Amino acid sequence: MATKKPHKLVFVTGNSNKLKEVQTILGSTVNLINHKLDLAEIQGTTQEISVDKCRKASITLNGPVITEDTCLCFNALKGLPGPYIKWFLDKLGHDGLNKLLAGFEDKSAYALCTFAYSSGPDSEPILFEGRTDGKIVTARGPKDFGWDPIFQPYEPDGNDQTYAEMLKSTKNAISHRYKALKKLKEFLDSQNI
Ligand SMILES: O=c1nc[nH]c2c1ncn2[C@H]1C[C@H](O)[C@@H](COP(=O)(O)OP(=O)(O)OP(=O)(O)O)O1
Ligand SMILES: [Mg+2]
Repeated sequence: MATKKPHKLVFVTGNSNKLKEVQTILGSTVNLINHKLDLAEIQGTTQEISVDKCRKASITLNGPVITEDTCLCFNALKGLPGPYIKWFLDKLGHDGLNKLLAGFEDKSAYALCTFAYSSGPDSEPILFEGRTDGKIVTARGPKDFGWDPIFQPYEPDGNDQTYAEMLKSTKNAISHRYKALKKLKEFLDSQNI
């Protein structure tokens, strides 16, 4: 039997850390091609933002694409900053994000990753979500990727490390991104894409 050709997938993102993780998680089963586009992101629910971002990418490149949107949601703040975490992180930093929760006992939070796949400019993007629960802590570990130093996931069982302190392989086995990507991969395989 002929071996299956690796999927060719265009991943539109301007974030090189995301790209690295996606490449590592997918491994050699997928031939990932990156396009860096600075797509304007609308306001709305995570789902609305994800669909809109993917549609814009697909129209711009006139072909099939995947995009990804990441939220960091504080339960005490009813899910905010959520999809707006990028701007909150830029302005407030790790310390400021911790201070947002100073008045609350509940420090729990979740990381939510939404991949969107569109087969072309005229088709409706399909979403794949992954969620990892944890809590917001004072920054610990390397500061090379976003809010990783202040998010301590509840997984693996009994974990006491932030995403930043973990081995990359540990993060990539339990992360919001891994869980969403697993669903996307299953879909692509089932469709022979
Ligand atoms: O695993 C992660 N660990 C820590 N931080 C993370 C992670 N994943 C995204 N992030 C940061 C990047 C950005 O500050 C915000 C999401 O915003 P988001 O719009 O999805 O990402 P982006 O604008 O950097 O790249 P893109 O071109 O794909 O939209 O959270
Ligand atoms: Mg973005």
